Order: sequence, then structure tokens, then C-alpha cells
Amino acid sequence: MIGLHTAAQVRAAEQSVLAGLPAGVLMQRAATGLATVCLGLLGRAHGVRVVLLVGSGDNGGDALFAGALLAQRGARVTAVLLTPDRAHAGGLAAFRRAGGRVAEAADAGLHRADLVLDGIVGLGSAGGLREPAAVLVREATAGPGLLVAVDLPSGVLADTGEVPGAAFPAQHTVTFGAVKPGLVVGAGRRQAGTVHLVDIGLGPVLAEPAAQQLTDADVVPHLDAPAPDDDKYSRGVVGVLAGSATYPGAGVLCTGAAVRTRPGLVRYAGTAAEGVRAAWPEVIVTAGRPGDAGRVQAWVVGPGMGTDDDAASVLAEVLATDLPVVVDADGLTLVSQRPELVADRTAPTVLTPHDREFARLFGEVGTDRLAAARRGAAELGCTVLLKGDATVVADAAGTTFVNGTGTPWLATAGTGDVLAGILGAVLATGLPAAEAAAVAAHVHGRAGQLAAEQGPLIAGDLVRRLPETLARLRAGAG
Ligand SMILES: NC(=O)C1=CN([C@@H]2O[C@H](COP(=O)(O)OP(=O)(O)OC[C@H]3O[C@@H](n4cnc5c(N)ncnc54)[C@H](OP(=O)(O)O)[C@@H]3O)[C@@H](O)[C@H]2O)[C@@H](O)CC1
Ligand SMILES: Nc1ncnc2c1ncn2[C@@H]1O[C@H](COP(=O)(O)OP(=O)(O)O)[C@@H](O)[C@H]1O
Ligand SMILES: [K+]
Repeated sequence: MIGLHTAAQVRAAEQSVLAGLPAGVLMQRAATGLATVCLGLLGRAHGVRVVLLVGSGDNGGDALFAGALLAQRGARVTAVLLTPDRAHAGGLAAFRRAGGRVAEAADAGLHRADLVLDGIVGLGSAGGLREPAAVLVREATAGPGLLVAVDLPSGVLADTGEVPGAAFPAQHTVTFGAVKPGLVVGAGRRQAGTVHLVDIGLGPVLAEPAAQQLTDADVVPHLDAPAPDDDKYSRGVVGVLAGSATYPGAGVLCTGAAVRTRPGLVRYAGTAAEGVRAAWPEVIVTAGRPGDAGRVQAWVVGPGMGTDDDAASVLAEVLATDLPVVVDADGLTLVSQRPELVADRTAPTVLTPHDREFARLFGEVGTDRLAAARRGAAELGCTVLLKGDATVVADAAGTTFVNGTGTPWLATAGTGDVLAGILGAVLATGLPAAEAAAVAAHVHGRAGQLAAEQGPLIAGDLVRRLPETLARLRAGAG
């Protein structure tokens, strides 16, 4: 599990650790870790051209100390000080002692740098980058250098991933003490590149993380193989209410995903019965109502089912049960017309909107996706899985996950139906809803990555590659 900690949490931990340490120790740890990552990325130091963009705070101090270490190893390091009179004094002294050069932006050689270190601003970020920082970032971006951000890409807000204006488009971010949510969610994720976490010893004093990201190892226990005493009912039966006579595809994909995730027993009810039966003879299919399907431990309702009166009554029927329910797609449109169907429930409900569906339910997502998911979950007392390139899951108690798997190739029709099926299967095991949603998003993303290895993927590829995805996860090969 990767804990995601806010700026305030990191600062509080820093204060607590600093109380027992000589001044500057944490910054030394940060700078050493930063220089080590840079050396690893460059492969060598001698003769390498490095440009530091140095702001007025400790973020700039980290860059200067790391620049000093690189200079000691033979790199040709130049620092551009955004506010020369306020640059970190200790860092600047160390940098000069190591042979570092201070220059105006025009003379810094950004056009031929091998590496640009962004130490403009980190945790202290407020708003989009101001001038002259913004123009410097544009010049760095136009040059050939590898773009490495110190702690956070400047211009990214640590807690939310909001990018209110200009920002440093890092290829790598070396972050200190804890991963900040802004590096893995929203627009910030796209600015951060590969994130490297440097341990500076905050671990023991960090508060409970504001949000979490699952790893492969975290999901594997929930994808366990059957035990000798298992039977087809014992591992959770999922019921799928998806697709329609006109649109059987969503029913086929959603049901297929469920049966490929946990093939104990899957039941289907709906007007796509014929198509589902033909595609998945393993599934118990009825063309009738949910009540005709037989007993299940969780329902998935909505993909491709339409929004007519029949669909609305099917939705109302399952939401009136005391079973966990995943509501997706057309089901969400119907819930936006009758939110009380969810608000009045006591059993777990997971809503799985993309941004437009979210807007119909709760108003615009906005730039703070963590806050949006939490707001929706609190409003209806449910779990919200807000889809995107970094899917966010939040429940009404505020438990929050940010998904770390996936690929933009998933932006194709029907992949959401597959996610709903995977989620239904995981939820039927009795796992708490937010955790089930986070596990499902992780597995879905891994299936997407696997399918994308062989070119453009379509939703059916995800279903086809699910067994291999699960096998790889279990084998620890991710
Ligand atoms: N906490 C820890 O555990 C550790 C923290 N460490 C490091 O300290 C960093 C935090 O340092 P920090 O608090 O000095 O703030 P920092 O990010 O340098 O920014 C402050 C300056 O930025 C400026 N500025 C703000 N917004 C701006 C904008 N939009 N556009 C342009 N400029 C803007 C603002 O300028 P001003 O508004 O004052 O003119 C202010 O002076 C942290 O990220 C990590 O790298 C590590 O060394 C060790 C462990
Ligand atoms: N750019 C992207 N990067 C990563 N994943 C994406 C991207 N765009 C969409 N996805 C994922 O693809 C799926 C699309 O779901 P959805 O919009 O409901 O599709 P559909 O309704 O056609 O099935 C979601 O799991 C979402 O997180
Ligand atoms: K930075």
C-alpha cells in the first residue's frame, strides 16, 4: 500500500522529526536521494551539463545541495536563481564551494542541458507559476534536457493535483518523505512523470495517509484461488443486470468480466439473455426480472440496460434489496433522477461514474477529483468510483484510494462495462465496498496494460486477458 500524504501531514512529520535532529539533516537526506536518482538517470556525472532552476524556498535549497553533490562528481552545474537575494543561503554556499556556477537565465545553457532540475517551488506552491518562473519552465521544456522535478513539479498543488496555470512538465519527480496525492491524481499526475520516493525518515511519525494507492501485492489476497472445501456458491455469487435486446454487448462484456474474475457462479437477468447465453454458456441466464435469477451475494446493474420504465423498475428492485449493488452507466442516469433509491439504502452501494455521469449526479467534478469523489460519497452515503486516467474511489467515511494502474488505451467503448463486472465479482466476496472498488480498478488497469502490449485494445480483449492478468498478479509479475 502506498500512503498518499498531504503537504500539512508531511510538514507536521518534518517538524516532529526535526525536533530530534541537527539542523539541515532532512534537507541533506533529500538532496542526497535526489542526486542519487539523477545519477542513476544520467548514467554518469562527469562532463554532464546540469541546470538548476532555484526558487526562494527550501525546494530551491534541495536543488542547490543536490547540484553541489553532482558538481563534486564532475558535472558542470549552473544555477538560475529566481530571487537571488532570497536563495537558500546554506545551499548556495555549498553549491559555490563545489564549483557550481550561478548565471542569468539567458546564459545558463538551457538549450544544451542534459538535465534540468526544477527546484522552483515544492510544498509551498500557491497557484500557477508566476513570472519569471513560467518563462523559465517554457525555455527548459524547449531544450533537450531531461526534466526532473524536486519534490513536486512546480505549479502542481500537492494535495489535489490541481494545475492552476503554468507548471513544470517533469519526466521524473523525486519526492521526499511521502508521495503526495497531487503526484498521482488529476492534472498533476500528467506533470509528474515517473515518481521516485526518497525516504528521509519521516515514516514513523507520518499521520494516517489522506488517501492510499494499492500495489499488486495488496490486491492478490483478494484474488485467491479456491480452497479444497470451496464449492461454486461459497466464493460469492454475482448477479448481472446489464445489456438489452437492442444493446446486448454491454451485458456480454459485463457478465464475461464477472465470470472471468471469479468463476464460481454468475447469474444474469435481462433482455440481452440470448446474447449472454450464447457468449457465456457457464452463466445461469434468465430473460426475466432480478427476482427470477436466483440468490446472489452482489448485483451489478446498469451497463447498456437503457433508461426506460422497465430499466427503472429493475434498478428500483435491486436497490430495494439488502445486498451490495454496483450501479453503472444507464443505472447512474436513473439514480440521478431518483437519488433517494441510493441514499435510503443501508447495504453497500458503489456508483461508478465517469465525469459526465458524475456531473449529472453531483454537479461538475472540478479540478479536485479527490474532493469530488468524497463529496459524492458523503451526499448519498455510498462509495463513489470516479473513473479517469487515475480512477478515484471514496466512501462516505472518507476512505480514499487513487488507482495507479491502467493505460490511455482504456479510453474505448465498453471498458467501463468490464470494470463493472470485475467489481461485482469482487464485491460478492464480501469485501468492504471501497476496497472492492479499488481492487477492481487495479485489476482492470492491469488487464488494460496487458492487452495494450499487443496494440490497440478493445473491451473484449480485457475480458480475454483477465485470466492471464490474474495469474500474473498472483505470480507477482504484475
Ligand atoms: N517538509 C519536509 O519534510 C521537507 C521539505 N523539504 C523541501 O522543502 C520544500 C518546501 O519548502 P518551503 O516551505 O520553503 O516552500 P517551497 O516549496 O520552497 O516554496 C516556497 C517559495 O515558492 C514561492 N512560490 C510559491 N508559489 C509560487 C508560484 N505559484 N510561482 C512562483 N513561486 C512561487 C514562494 O515565493 P514568494 O511567494 O515568497 O515570493 C516561496 O518563497 C519541499 O517541497 C521540499 O523540497 C526537504 O528539504 C526536506 C524535507
Ligand atoms: N485516458 C485514460 N487513461 C486511463 N484510463 C482511462 C482513460 N480514459 C478512460 N479510461 C478508463 O476506461 C474506462 C472507461 O469507462 P466508461 O467511460 O464507463 O466506458 P464505457 O461506458 O464505454 O464502458 C474507465 O475504467 C476509465 O477509468
Ligand atoms: K519543484
